[in-house]
Amino acid sequence: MEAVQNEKGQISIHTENIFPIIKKFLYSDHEIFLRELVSNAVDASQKLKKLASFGDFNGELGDLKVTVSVDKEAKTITVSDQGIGMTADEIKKYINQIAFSGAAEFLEKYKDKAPDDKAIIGHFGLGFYSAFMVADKVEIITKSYREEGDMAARWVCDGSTEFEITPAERSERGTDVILHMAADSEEFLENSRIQGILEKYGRFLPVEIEFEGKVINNTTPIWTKSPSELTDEDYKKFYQELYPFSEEPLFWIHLNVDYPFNLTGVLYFPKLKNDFQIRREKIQLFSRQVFITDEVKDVVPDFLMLLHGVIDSPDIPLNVSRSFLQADANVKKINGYITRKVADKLNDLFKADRKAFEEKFEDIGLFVKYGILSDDKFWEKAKEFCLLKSVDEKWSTLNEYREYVQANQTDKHENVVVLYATDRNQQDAYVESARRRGYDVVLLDNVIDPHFINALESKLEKTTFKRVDADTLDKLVDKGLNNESVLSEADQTKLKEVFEKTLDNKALTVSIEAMPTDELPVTITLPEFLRRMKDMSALSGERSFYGNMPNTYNVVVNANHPLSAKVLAAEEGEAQQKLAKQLYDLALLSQNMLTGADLTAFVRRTVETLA
Ligand SMILES: Nc1ncnc2c1ncn2[C@@H]1O[C@H](COP(=O)(O)OP(=O)(O)OP(=O)(O)O)[C@@H](O)[C@H]1O
Repeated sequence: MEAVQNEKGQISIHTENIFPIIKKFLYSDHEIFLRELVSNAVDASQKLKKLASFGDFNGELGDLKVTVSVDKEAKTITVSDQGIGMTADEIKKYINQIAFSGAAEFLEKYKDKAPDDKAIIGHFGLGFYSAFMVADKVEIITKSYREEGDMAARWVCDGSTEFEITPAERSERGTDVILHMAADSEEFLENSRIQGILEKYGRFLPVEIEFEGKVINNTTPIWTKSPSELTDEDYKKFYQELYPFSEEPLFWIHLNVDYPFNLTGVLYFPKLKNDFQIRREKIQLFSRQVFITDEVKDVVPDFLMLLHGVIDSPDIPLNVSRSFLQADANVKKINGYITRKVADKLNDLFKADRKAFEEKFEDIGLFVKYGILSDDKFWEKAKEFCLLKSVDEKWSTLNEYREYVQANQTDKHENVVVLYATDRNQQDAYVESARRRGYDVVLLDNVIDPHFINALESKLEKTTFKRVDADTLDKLVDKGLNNESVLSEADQTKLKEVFEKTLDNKALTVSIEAMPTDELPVTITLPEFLRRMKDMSALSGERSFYGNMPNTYNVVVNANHPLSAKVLAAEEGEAQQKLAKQLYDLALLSQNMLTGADLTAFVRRTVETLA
């Protein structure tokens, strides 16, 4: 056997093998070719502007517009610019060497004059080759800005690894990139298709893009401006530009950071009401004003996806895979930054005008609560401005509310009991009973509230939430005081038996309690724990253990109510059961639980007794 020799060397790549892979897999979406070529044209124009500003170009800048045109007959798409152009040598350097980016080189060269320059889009040196995803021949005709009279050059490549450079005719500085479209990509020769792609990716490019005689973009979208230059109207107008025909946003945040990463943007708070609708309006992600995606899942924290608007960051790696994006340190920092900014903005609004904030809370409550559930850092700030609304429309912060009810609603374990209703009308009987005792009731009717309540119980000290109909009031706020029962033990047992016999339902648990005489004779309650678990599983949409559990209601008979004594005094058998049944049905009725045939029978029986 031959011994293995120590050896070091260089891995080699054969262009003819790698080229087809680049062409095919560079981007999953073929329409991206236009984004890349237009971005290059914009770059070429921006570079010229930069050179002029550094004094390295003294000629006429002229009209730096980029033009896109389609020739259906010739089956070509042309992207033209009046930017810096290229000499034949530059073509060899920048175009012939795949993954050698002239943009990166330009930035490197001018980094002292323009550190952190955000105006240049390209940096991978691959974008140009996306043209071969859709074209089987690509031509470049270009003339450099450098020396007047310098020869224009023509470069042609048919997608093989061979190219040709020849002298060409071009009177003005700039570049035309001409794509001879492949047979399987002729869809792109439709004007409407090109218009659509340009509008999608190029709406906010910084250099004018003309197609069919019309400029398709707004070169100075508001996120590129300073907030001090902008009025509320500007922000609202831009919102309409992003999402035509949508309802006015509530307010917005202008993001602007350049250390430790670059990010600008405007985030709008929409009116969310009470639902997690699938929204058409999404946050749009840009990189140097080029639209990248509206799938911002990994860049924006989950709960902020309810917001609308734009984020522009050159620091988000765009041409890489999802998993990389999730692990990217910049992306994580961006997440944290946006969360902080949003929390600060809400806090400012709260402090500046409490009344206005309360009015908006109906619309942003869902968002704030979702944020509290998903992000501890957000909670740290949001606990100061997250509001609870009493059934009588009074708003309080969590702390204010706790203090407000503490004196009257602390149970024997020193827990402050927050009573809540999820439906003011349906639970009216319970709400009113609670209020008669001087208890306050908050309204928590948002889809997210079962989860929110759970989170609050773990975050707030010694605080529990109980729905008004989860138990009798003495048990809801259990102060350890026992009401005296006017009925003897024996009578209580007898009363219980009468009701059990009358109702004859295993799912109902009958109990006798000594309650004040002004409480209803019979109350129906559904234990807090079970109901909340069911609500939570309903929201998550999953079939779960709790979701499938039947409701087990408690039927609580008030031993001290005069009608209880009347039941006991009635003639055993039909008369007694009729009275018990009537009291039970009244309890059902007060909770909107009496329906259909049972309701009809109840009405009939009642009419008979009145007759
Ligand atoms: N229209 C143009 N005018 C002048 N130079 C151009 C033009 N198009 C391409 N170039 C030159 O070719 C280089 C390579 O372009 P390519 O699109 O492949 O990469 P990039 O723009 O640098 O980076 P990215 O892959 O991120 O787009 C550019 O950096 C630029 O120097």
